[in-house]
Amino acid sequence: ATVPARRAAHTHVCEHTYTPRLTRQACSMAQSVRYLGQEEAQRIDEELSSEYSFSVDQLMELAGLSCATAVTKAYPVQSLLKLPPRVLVICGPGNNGGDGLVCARHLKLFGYEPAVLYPKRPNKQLFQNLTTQCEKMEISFLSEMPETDEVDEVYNVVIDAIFGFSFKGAVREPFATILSSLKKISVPIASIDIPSGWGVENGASDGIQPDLLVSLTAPKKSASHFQGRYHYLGGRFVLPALDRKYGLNLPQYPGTECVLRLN
Ligand SMILES: NC(=O)C1=CN([C@@H]2O[C@H](COP(=O)(O)OP(=O)(O)OC[C@H]3O[C@@H](n4cnc5c(N)ncnc54)[C@H](OP(=O)(O)O)[C@@H]3O)[C@@H](O)[C@H]2O)[C@@H](O)CC1
Ligand SMILES: [K+]
Repeated sequence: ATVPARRAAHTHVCEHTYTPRLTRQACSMAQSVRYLGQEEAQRIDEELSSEYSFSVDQLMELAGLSCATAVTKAYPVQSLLKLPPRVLVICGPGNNGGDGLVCARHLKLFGYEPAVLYPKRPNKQLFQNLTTQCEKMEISFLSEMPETDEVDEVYNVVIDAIFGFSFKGAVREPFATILSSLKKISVPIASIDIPSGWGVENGASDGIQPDLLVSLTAPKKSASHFQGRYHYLGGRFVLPALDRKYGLNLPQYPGTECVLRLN
């Protein structure tokens, strides 16, 4: 029996069971990308600084720009129903939080109205500079996590920049309370690098469920549990030698794009 044309288009079996919506082309691209373990992700990050002489500021700027760009693709400012086009950016105490500050600044430049919650600020010049830049961009900083109802009423997207690939163990305050309120909101969550609170490799079945995930450098193993609508790869700064050494098999970013959609 002949297979009807419409069914034939779907006969390609995607081995990525966690990305069922992949087209044939996107699937073959995503299949080739290697998902990283926690230590490996940290080693690559360390090597980018030690071996290849990148500063954290440089990498963070590109990472944060990728995240803001992915947000514009998933939630174009013109499509937002709640005006002004507010987004809530929640920043944690490490470099993931720094990516969030950079992302907030670019979102402002792209026409969004970000508000930042940054409850635990490291005493380092880099983070102070990023905070000052946001303040000078007239981005407001919140003194506490808004109530769940307020988040749903006022904000279009929540950017989760709380924890990245160095997260370990049980979540400590104030982030435990923040993450439990993120589980109750209905506004889409956009997670930077790892959905916060998820194990970097194993995820968390009872954790937050982001709608958008931006994997930086390469996806981490927990990304195989991601069930949201948009998975982007960002952080277009990996040198070919590093790609080869770690067998990352990164796909080709299209043209001058700083993100690439994986699902
Ligand atoms: N090459 C790349 O890909 C690049 C990656 N970049 C980005 O960097 C991210 C990794 O950044 P990172 O290493 O600074 O650690 P990150 O995950 O932000 O958190 C560490 C902080 O969280 C805390 N903390 C940990 N566990 C906790 C818990 N259970 N409960 C509470 N707190 C906990 C921990 O606190 P401490 O244990 O020190 O008390 C520390 O302060 C990466 O994911 C990507 O987004 C780009 O910027 C540049 C290029
Ligand atoms: K995160």
